[in-house]
Amino acid sequence: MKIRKFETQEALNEAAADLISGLVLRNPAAVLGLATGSTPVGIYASLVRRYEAGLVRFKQTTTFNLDEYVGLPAGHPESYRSYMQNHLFKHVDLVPEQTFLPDGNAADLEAECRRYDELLAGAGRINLQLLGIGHNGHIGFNEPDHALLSGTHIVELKPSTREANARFFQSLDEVPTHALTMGIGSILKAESILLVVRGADKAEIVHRALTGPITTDCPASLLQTHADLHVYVDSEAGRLLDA
Ligand SMILES: O=P(O)(O)OC[C@H]1O[C@](O)(CO)[C@@H](O)[C@@H]1O
Repeated sequence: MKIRKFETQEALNEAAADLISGLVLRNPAAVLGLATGSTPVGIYASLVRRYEAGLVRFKQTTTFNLDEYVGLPAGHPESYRSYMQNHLFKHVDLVPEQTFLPDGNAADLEAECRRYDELLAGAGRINLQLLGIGHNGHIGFNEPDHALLSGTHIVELKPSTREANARFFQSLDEVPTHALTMGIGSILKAESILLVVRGADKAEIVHRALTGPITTDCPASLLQTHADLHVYVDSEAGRLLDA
């Protein structure tokens, strides 16, 4: 595990964008695993600037997102498809045929999970998986539980996760109760993982995830078993970590 601490959000964003664009420059047909939430916003903005400056192209790149809410109407501004469109896809040369998210509106959600796993298998290995972490240690929407699932599945979101994400909606009632998420097995299969963590409120959970016991009570703790884990933290989130 390689931990890097950054003094400014800008420095962190640029370093993370360096890692992603460096991979795409070396391997234009790379498969990227992407995340949503507040954490990656500045990283996507940096990738868009690089694209606009002609420094990187995504024409041959494939992307897979970690998760999607169940039941948000198509085009809802808080769906993760809309988030990805608005923060990255529409600004660069990534078209829908190259960008995959689970469909949270599929009539048969179980079948949709199987379809997503087949797409993932067909694409080969994710070369770089970008991850944030929830306050309870979730990655993707793999919530703490007595057991974790390997493949894509339906999850009931924890009340604390819905409360944390309510800031993006008009009210807590509007936050979906369920989501589809890539499983822990799919995440750990990625060749490299970049975990990004920002803010004092994440200092304890990232410390617990990376230095505490490996347990399904803290899904991110399984990242300790990954052979090529990069952890980028700001100084507040990294307060308890040695880097
Ligand atoms: O980056 P945030 O908004 O703190 O969210 C934490 C994590 O929870 C999720 O929103 C759930 O998928 C992730 O996308 C994110 O990495």
